[in-house]
Amino acid sequence: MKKKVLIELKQVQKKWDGGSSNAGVPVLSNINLSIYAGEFLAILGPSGSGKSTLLRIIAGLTPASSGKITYLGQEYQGVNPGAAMVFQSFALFPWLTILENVLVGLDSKDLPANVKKEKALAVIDMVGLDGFENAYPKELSGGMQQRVGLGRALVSDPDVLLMDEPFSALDVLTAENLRRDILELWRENKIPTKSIIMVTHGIEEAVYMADRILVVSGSPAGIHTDMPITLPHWRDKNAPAFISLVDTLYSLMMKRSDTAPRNTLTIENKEIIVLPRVSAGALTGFLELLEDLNEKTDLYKLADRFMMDSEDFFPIIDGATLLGFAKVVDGDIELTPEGIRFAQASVLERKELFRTQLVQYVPLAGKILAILQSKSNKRMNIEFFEDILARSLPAAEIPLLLDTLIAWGRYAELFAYDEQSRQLFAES
Ligand SMILES: Nc1ncnc2c1ncn2[C@@H]1O[C@H](COP(=O)(O)OP(=O)(O)OP(=O)(O)O)[C@@H](O)[C@H]1O
Repeated sequence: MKKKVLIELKQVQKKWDGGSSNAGVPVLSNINLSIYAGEFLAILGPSGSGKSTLLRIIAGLTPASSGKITYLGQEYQGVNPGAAMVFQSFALFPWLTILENVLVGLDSKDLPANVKKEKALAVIDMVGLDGFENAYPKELSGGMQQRVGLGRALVSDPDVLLMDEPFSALDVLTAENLRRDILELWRENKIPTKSIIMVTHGIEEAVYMADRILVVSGSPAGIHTDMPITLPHWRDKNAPAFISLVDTLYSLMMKRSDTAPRNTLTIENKEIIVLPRVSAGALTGFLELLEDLNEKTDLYKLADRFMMDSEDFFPIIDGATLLGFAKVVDGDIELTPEGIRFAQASVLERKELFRTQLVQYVPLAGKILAILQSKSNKRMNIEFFEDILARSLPAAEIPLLLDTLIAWGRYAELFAYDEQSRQLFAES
């Protein structure tokens, strides 16, 4: 039987308009996507890749710059009439009661007030908040507040429920509880919602809940992976098939830079590297840990062991692989000979090794050093480097790149930054 298409995106592209620091830079391009009735879709991707933007475009909260988006075959202007959204930050009105907050979800519906109230009370009951109708958001825990957010979205009986990292502001147990409850409402048809789309950082969360996973990555971002998840519910997180899927997704996300030049940018026809935001200290600790484990290690288990989500984890792995201290093969990470030497070295030897790798693998570090050393006082205003970088990096990226580069350069004793004079200076 042919699946019913609820929402369709064709050749969707997004560039931010003037005013923002990344104006004109394409965030999303060439997005072609059909969302079918009956599916729970999860969208994964690195931080800043455009997952939330994609969700907001589907919701009609952010306009696409070009391309076509339809709901049940009809293009829509403004808010998608068939969708409702749950936000990471709950986004409740503090001055309204729980009942009034949920009623906001019916603002655009032309229904008598008593019908609206009946619907809102039924939804409040369904999301487990019976008895809290007259409370205010600040009187509720985070988990309960997110239930209000869910109620406000569900009260309009949307065909498509959109959730933007709905659990990430909650503690582990509360999040797990809410995940199960939402899955139960969905699996057991307790809500008329025909499809759910969830943006998440959690690979395990996506595999636990979704029927289909998209990985969004690249610059501009596109859909890099579109993977069905056919494991029957309820899923056992310890089952080999579950672990293997999580593992595969970890590998795919680690390989994302092979297909998308996420770590490099071109300035005056030369490639420069965009550095992951990770400190030398975190890298050192990570390399020591890998050395301790003394074998190839499954990335998924490593993240699990430290109860880190991919968001915290990938920059460290990116840093370690970028500097040639570790390599990732088929979802396993292992130290390179340089990584082993680094982990076993003394503090001073480590600095030297770090210096060698930094100059070899981050040419920009070598160039900065050469420029500084060419000056008799070995100093240069930071604006000089900011101006060069501004030729191809969005303004918002420049301080992030320089922050990491300076922190790494300082650790390697190559160069440092004097905040007072706003100058970079060579250490030797
Ligand atoms: N309103 C806006 N104006 C200008 N730039 C924006 C706006 N919203 C987001 N961006 C930028 O667009 C890019 C994608 O952001 P988005 O929030 O969609 O990514 P994400 O994958 O959801 O990130 P995260 O996982 O960190 O939430 C980022 O560079 C972000 O800074």
